[in-house]
Amino acid sequence: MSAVLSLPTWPSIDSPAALRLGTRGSALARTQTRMVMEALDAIRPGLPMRQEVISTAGDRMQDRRLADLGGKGLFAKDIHEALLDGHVDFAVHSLKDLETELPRGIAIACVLPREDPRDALVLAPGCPPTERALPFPSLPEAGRIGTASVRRQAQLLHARPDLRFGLLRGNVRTRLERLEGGDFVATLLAVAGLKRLGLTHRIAAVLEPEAMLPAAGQGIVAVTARENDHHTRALLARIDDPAARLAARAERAVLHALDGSCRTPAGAFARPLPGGELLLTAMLARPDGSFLLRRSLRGQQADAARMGAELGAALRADSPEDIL
Ligand SMILES: NCc1[nH]cc(CCC(=O)O)c1CC(=O)O
Repeated sequence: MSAVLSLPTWPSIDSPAALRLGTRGSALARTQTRMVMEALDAIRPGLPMRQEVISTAGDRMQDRRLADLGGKGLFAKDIHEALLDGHVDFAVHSLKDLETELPRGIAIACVLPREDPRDALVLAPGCPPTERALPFPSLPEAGRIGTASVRRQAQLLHARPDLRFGLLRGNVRTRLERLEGGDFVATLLAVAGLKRLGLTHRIAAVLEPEAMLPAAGQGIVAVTARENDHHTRALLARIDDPAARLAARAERAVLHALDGSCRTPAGAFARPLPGGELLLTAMLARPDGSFLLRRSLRGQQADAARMGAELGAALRADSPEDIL
């Protein structure tokens, strides 16, 4: 009989035993959080979890260029604090929005399998459709592109110096709505976000990394936890995707070596190859596109971090001083 009494009771949804997940409130963040919950539920069916929506400084200030405000930290800072305070047990991020140097005590506990890492061209209604293979040449002469990303701006301008740019930021849906307003002929958005939100019908062309190198970590969802919370980290390790982690390690090492800010147009993209190899490509540019340096490095997957550091250092060394 005593064995019956010692059986664990199912914690209710409000039970303190429920794992608390921190997330931003945007539709994309919540979808990505649901993906993490589903992955955990698949390995631990019935595991009690509760979402805690955290409002971040980045979400509260939608009107100014992200780069002018202090960059990536803006979205993550409040979430890191909620973790360190013990308010949540782990938190879900888009890896590309996560600074390369995390605060002391915070670790990336796992990453989900990578979604399509490429950028997509989204046209304003009424803008003539592009040739699928040649999205840049077919953008209208001197057309105004809406973006907040200096990486996308620099690469477009490098190919098409006639284009003009205006600030278009906010959540994915907000940006698509503002595109209807007639201020812009097109914008660029990550395919991953559009897919997760069920908005792929808005894609006019998917841009190959040869034409538009993605941001480091683009398409990868990352989960952070307290570094010393071994229990939570062991659980999350079970849903870690090794291929995405490898790409994340190499791409983030490039960014770290560049030590650039959000104002620095830089990209990095790692492709695992058969036979344990990795092809890493990185790009550093001037925001106006007048300078753009692209390099690739092929090596062993086991050297991912070292390759990233080396490639970042090479780009730095071979770029004019005003770039960084
Ligand atoms: N900076 C916003 C952001 N952060 C992550 C994504 C897309 C999803 C991803 O890359 O995993 C987006 C939107 C976009 O750039 O189009």
